[in-house]
Amino acid sequence: MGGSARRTETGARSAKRSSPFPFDGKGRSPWPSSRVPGSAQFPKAPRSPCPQRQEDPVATHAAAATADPAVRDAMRRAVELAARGLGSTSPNPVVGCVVLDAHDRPVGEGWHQRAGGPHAEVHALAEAGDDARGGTAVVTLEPCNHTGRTGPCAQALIEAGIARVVYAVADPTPDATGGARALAAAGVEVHEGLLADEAAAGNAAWLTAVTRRRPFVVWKYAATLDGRIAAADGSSRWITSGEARADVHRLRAESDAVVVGSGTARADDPHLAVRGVPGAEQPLRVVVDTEARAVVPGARVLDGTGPTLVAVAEDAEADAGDLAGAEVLRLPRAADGRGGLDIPALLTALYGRGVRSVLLEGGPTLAGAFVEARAVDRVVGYLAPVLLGEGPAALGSAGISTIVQALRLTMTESVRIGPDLRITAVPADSDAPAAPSAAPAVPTPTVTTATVIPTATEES
Ligand SMILES: NC(=O)C1=CN([C@@H]2O[C@H](COP(=O)(O)OP(=O)(O)OC[C@H]3O[C@@H](n4cnc5c(N)ncnc54)[C@H](OP(=O)(O)O)[C@@H]3O)[C@@H](O)[C@H]2O)C=CC1
Ligand SMILES: Nc1c(N[C@@H]2O[C@H](COP(=O)(O)O)[C@@H](O)[C@H]2O)[nH]c(=O)[nH]c1=O
Repeated sequence: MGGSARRTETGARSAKRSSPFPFDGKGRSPWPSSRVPGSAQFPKAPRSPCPQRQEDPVATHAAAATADPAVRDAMRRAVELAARGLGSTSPNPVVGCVVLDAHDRPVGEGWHQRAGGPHAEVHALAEAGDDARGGTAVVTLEPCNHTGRTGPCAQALIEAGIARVVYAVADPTPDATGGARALAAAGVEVHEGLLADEAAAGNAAWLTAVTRRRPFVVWKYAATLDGRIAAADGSSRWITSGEARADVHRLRAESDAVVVGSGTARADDPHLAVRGVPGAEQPLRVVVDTEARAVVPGARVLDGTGPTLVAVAEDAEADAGDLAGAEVLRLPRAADGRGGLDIPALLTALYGRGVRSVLLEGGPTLAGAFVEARAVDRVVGYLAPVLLGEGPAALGSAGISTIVQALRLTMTESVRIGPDLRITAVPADSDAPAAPSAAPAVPTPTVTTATVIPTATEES
């Protein structure tokens, strides 16, 4: 989050490691360049021969820098580095930086590892030392111009003697923006937009969150081939394979919070923590339990493995003793008459706590409410070659009663995970940047047989 988000917001969690690659494997970003703040279609007074535009010293097209293969390679590397921070930097963005010396040789690299810690540029400059003088800093996000928990990166770059800064995506946060202009005012050559789609895809959750003032929501479910997420008796352990479930733990590790409803809490007594991902920081475990009756003493979410929050109605009789080990969040009831808590209020409250990405793990009733509230940014469905014939469908009532109201999605990926299939899709009318795919470029040790199956989109 540039400077403000990068530096001033509170409630951040500390480091988590994530997959080494942030994209959907196709180098595409559903945040098209036209929607990347500061991209060619969102110009900030691009440099041109037009006299009235020449007051802006920042080149928005990055043409000269793009032509330099060393700079391009450095940006690719910076995007990879940024992804290492996924899940550990909120409420800040993920940022990667590579410093090239005056001869375009890489001499330093770094990434933002945790909120409150040094920014990517600072890590990279420290590694580069004096070799940074006269060199180029290649950064995935506009260097910040703001003093928060750390100093402004623009100033650090100037003091290090950097001659050129190439960044991919402009910082959309009001407090942090202005780094590019500060650099240019100090005589540094500045270019914006190199590999902007890739960098925006890697930062999709944060960019969406700061734009919408609510966390980016990924709804994940595990279903049979006939679309059921539990048997008729409510049992659901397990539908998908160990490989697919291990993949879910990586999704959890990349998320700031994991959310379930009271029905799931009652049926499954879920743990909701990250298991089997070395170095992962635990996400906030959230149970949406209107009447404060589903989370009972001894519940696995109260085991202290990670923080837990139980969202209850403002007038619920929550027993602090029963919920020892969890924080209780009081929220208004939903006003639409369907019962439960107000979903936008829940998301706003989570955002206020620094949560920028939510993994919604069900069940179908709560997922339906999120879909109805238009609060699902990405769907990750794990389909197992299993049939049940009876049992609840993956999605409950979402306020859709006729086919013309169907929520159409665009599939961005399908991947074989062990014996199962993982399908990722985003709302077709979404203007959000694509979240980075759950697919690692290099399969993690826990995903033993991931095979990318080309979608129709890929073939076309
Ligand atoms: N295979 C899979 O991927 C998964 C399967 N499951 C299975 O699903 C089943 C449970 O499903 P379900 O009962 O739907 O569970 P949910 O987790 O969706 O919980 C539903 C409950 O959440 C509470 N809630 C709070 N706010 C809202 C709101 N705004 N809108 C809707 N509900 C709200 C309501 O109860 P109240 O208001 O009283 O709090 C509601 O009854 C189990 O069998 C479980 O095993 C669950 C998750 C994933
Ligand atoms: N049954 C089912 C899933 N169920 C989900 O996993 C939760 C249990 O998490 P934990 O207690 O941490 O292991 C459960 O409450 C529900 O949200 N997930 C899957 O990937 N595959 C499956 O077959």
